[in-house]
Amino acid sequence: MSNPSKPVRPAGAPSALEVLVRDKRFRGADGVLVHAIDEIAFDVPAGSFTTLIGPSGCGKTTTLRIILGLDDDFAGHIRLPEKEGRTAVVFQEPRLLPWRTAEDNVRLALPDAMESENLDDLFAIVGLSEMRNRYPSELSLGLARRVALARAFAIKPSLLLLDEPFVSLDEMTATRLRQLLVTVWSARRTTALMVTHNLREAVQLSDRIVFLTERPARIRGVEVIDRDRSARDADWRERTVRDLDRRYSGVL
Ligand SMILES: Nc1ncnc2c1ncn2[C@@H]1O[C@H](COP(=O)(O)OP(=O)(O)OP(=O)(O)O)[C@@H](O)[C@H]1O
Repeated sequence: MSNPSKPVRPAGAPSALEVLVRDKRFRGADGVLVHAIDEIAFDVPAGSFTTLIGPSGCGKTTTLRIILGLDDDFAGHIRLPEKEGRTAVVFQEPRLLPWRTAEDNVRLALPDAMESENLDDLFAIVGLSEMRNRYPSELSLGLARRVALARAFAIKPSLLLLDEPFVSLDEMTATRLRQLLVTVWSARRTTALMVTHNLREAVQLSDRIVFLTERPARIRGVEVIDRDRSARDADWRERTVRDLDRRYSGVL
């Protein structure tokens, strides 16, 4: 008999990403133990955009690596949104193959079943329709990052992880790319978790922000932002950033 208090979810439908890391330590090359994560537990609701924000070295990238299954030497448990779903990652650097065109870099990521996928819409959304045949050396860093975003969304991931995807860009390019990310994510909605140092970026993009402490990481607080993204104008963003900075001192 089903439990009436539990929502019924069709088999295979996406659920939240659930992250529980009770403890994570590294043994450095010099033998010294680094206690990276004390205890962090948070959910990323299905189809939402969550941001992980915290001081340098507090374990954000380590958390992404654990979610990706690249590091299984930890105490805790990860539950992915879909058991058989695909996970896409956008790294700090675009990581494009220099001898492949922009389109070929994207196509290389496609699973066999999607080999002949029509990518016209995707290239149009990311503003690369005219640059599909360019090589990475012919692209600015901002354009290369667009290719990296297109590559991530092309595989129709059930989980999208982004590790500071807009660092080292001038502010104007970063602003354009954040807007682009909202556009492409809205068109191809998926469960997303982004790591950033940038509170303004978090406020612009997220449905919720998870604040971490200094290493060893613990949860400082979780803030839900339920304002429609289209209503997050510059004034509202500045007020929200100031309010969060007051409550989470040192986060700016
Ligand atoms: N392979 C490793 N061996 C030893 N220590 C490591 C290893 N990987 C990470 N660490 C340490 O674990 C801690 C967390 O690192 P992590 O890269 O996750 O931090 P971060 O929050 O992503 O930092 P940043 O914001 O600067 O990118 C740091 O002190 C780091 O030096």
